[in-house]
Amino acid sequence: MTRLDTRDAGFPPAFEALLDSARETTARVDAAVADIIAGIRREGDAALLRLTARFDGWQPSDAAALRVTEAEIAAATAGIAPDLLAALDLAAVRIERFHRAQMPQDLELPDADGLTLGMRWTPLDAVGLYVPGGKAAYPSSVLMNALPARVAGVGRIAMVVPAPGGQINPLVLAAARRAGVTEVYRIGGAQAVAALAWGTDSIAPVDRIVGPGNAYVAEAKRQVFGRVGIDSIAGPSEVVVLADAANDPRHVAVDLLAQAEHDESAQAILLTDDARFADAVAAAVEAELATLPRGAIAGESWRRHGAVILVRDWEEAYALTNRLAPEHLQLMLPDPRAAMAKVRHAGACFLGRYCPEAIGDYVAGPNHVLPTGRTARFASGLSVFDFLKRTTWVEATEAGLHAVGPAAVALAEAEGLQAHGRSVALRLGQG
Ligand SMILES: NC(=O)c1ccc[n+]([C@@H]2O[C@H](COP(=O)([O-])OP(=O)(O)OC[C@H]3O[C@@H](n4cnc5c(N)ncnc54)[C@H](O)[C@@H]3O)[C@@H](O)[C@H]2O)c1
Ligand SMILES: N[C@H](CO)Cc1c[nH]c[nH+]1
Ligand SMILES: [Zn+2]
Repeated sequence: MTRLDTRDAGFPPAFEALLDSARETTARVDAAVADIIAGIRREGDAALLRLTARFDGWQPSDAAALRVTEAEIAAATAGIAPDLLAALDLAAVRIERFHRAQMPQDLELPDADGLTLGMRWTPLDAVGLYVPGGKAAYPSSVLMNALPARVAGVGRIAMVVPAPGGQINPLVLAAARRAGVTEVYRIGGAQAVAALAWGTDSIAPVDRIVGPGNAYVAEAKRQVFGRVGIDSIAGPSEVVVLADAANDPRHVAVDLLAQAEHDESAQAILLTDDARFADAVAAAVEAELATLPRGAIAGESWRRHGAVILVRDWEEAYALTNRLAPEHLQLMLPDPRAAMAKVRHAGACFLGRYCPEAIGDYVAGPNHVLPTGRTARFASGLSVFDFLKRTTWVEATEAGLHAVGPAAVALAEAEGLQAHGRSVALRLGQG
């Protein structure tokens, strides 16, 4: 863990180093991913079977075995404890409600010149959801990916999830069913992204691919972009916590570790104005690490990428937070709304002492697929907007064309585009 104090002369370069530290890079996998994508384009299902055997450790009998059947999904769901299914349902209801409230209205704007202008939102026809499954299973990510697509009105929702050793977590399948996923394939990595983008004999191509994943998945999304749309590329998790000494150090410690336990490349940072509180949190992190089943992963993340920054005042903390542009921001301060007003760059904010980020991962309602790696400066979390597109429209009456047409003719002539000008002028009775 890096310990910094903004009063120290060495703080500015040390903070710059923290900003620049590459926690996970896709550069080292780009050639391998290009090979995998080329293999899928060339050989389709045959490459998918071969790569699944190589990277996920099981040999599908044929391409049909890649698709999870309705009966398998029903059997998996039937085996889940009712209270776990109830928890899944509570999460789904809340996520669905929040995303429904995001749905935008069409626009229709008649103007004084006699034109009517509009904008219409329509859902995508087919989307692919990548649900990670290499090192851990994420039923919550199934809900977060699929429910916005369903709310947006997408017709075909194809989900891919790797099945290490041929196994898929039953709760992942139950979540897919609850969220209205229409097809599930037990494939993962770059080969799954390529199959969704280019299609194979057994998997029809989609229009857009969304969802988080490891470096191979991120690089594959980057390489298929253009052929299909993609959401922003979500990398290793991160959290920044702003906390004063009135907090329980243990609460802050586990909030930091909740991100750190995702993977060794995750990043957790505390900003506080109290040196003794900083010490207490650092000690609590060590104590908690010793008790966590994923302590080795979380400890590696904390040692390599974690930081505790002592600030002179909260204004300084807000400015540093804007530079960090974190995926998650916890504001454990007396007036968290006032603090939030000072922070412009964060994927999602969690306000108050009773709002740990883990609530947002599972049950709050807003999406947990969020911009990482400082991309919250220009990107936003997954939402219904990722599954909708806009079409603008214009309706003109004869009087409307007479009002605005001459200006169009003048501009067309200035650009030397005679057919453009004539298509307007003829309707104005000129020429
Ligand atoms: N931002 C979010 O909302 C969110 C949610 C859940 C998980 N995550 C992140 O997603 C990531 C999931 O990673 P994961 O690895 O557990 O699962 P994953 O599904 O992303 O990756 C597993 C796949 O990687 C491929 N792969 C592994 N080694 C390979 C190699 N040497 N060559 C080619 N392909 C290889 C395999 O095809 C395998 O199926 C983690 O970083 C996690 O923190 C993010
Ligand atoms: N914190 C992760 C996204 O940044 C999402 C997640 C899923 N399950 C638990 N957490
Ligand atoms: Zn999480």
